[in-house]
Amino acid sequence: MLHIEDLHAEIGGKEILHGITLHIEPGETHVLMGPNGSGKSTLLMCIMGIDAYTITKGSITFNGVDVTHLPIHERARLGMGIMFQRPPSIPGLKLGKMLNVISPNKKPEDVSEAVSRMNMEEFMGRDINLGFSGGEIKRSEILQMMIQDPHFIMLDEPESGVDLENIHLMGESIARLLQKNQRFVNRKNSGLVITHTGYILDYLDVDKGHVMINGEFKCHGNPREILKLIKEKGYHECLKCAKIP
Ligand SMILES: Nc1ncnc2c1ncn2[C@@H]1O[C@H](COP(=O)(O)OP(=O)(O)OP(=O)(O)O)[C@@H](O)[C@H]1O
Repeated sequence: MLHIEDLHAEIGGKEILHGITLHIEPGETHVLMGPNGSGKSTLLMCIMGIDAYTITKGSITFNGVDVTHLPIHERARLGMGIMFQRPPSIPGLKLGKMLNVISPNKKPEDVSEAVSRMNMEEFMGRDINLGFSGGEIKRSEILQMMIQDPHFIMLDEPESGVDLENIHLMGESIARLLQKNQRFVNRKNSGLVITHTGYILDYLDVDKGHVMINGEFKCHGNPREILKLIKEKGYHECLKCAKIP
């Protein structure tokens, strides 16, 4: 589904990603871990095609289409979706209107069902993210993704700032987006999830983990084993491990 080859990317004239190669097949969910500032969000931004980032080398292929230099709206149309770590407020644009812009042909009952599932009824008439709490922003982001219904789902720290009750709601909703209720062979959707805590892994049947340090992958493997190693011994252990296949 997603094939990234030797990706180099920079922002503000500084190279952040130094040759990332990553393959995610249909139905798979991968987890991205790494210390602060290592380039995890940058990778997601580059996959989604956010303007500020310049890809200087390498390629991104999505479902057979070379998207390396496509604009963000074309990638969204092809089925990519992202939940940002810190999405901006959009004064003047109501959340309810945004849902309509994302998917004008969605059945009203399906929209209502998603809004109700995320407990966002009273936010429909509010400007996007303006005055929303951290957890409300995350719920709003997931709701927008439910309406977009992308095939490739990128989540940047979905559990950060979310209380324990809402982590359950977020986890179950993300699992639905990733079609975790279906057998692997029947799943069409794939995902790439950034997490520091690993709480979200309790809800997702994830397939592979990757550790990024200073813009390079230093370790690939079982996400739970990697997380346990990081919790016990820190990221420097990943440098020693360096299990590059
Ligand atoms: N405009 C910019 N100019 C220069 N450096 C930048 C710019 N934007 C981001 N960076 C740097 O890029 C690096 C990677 O940032 P990124 O947000 O991808 O890290 P991250 O791994 O997602 O971190 P975190 O876990 O803290 O969210 C950081 O050192 C950051 O300061």
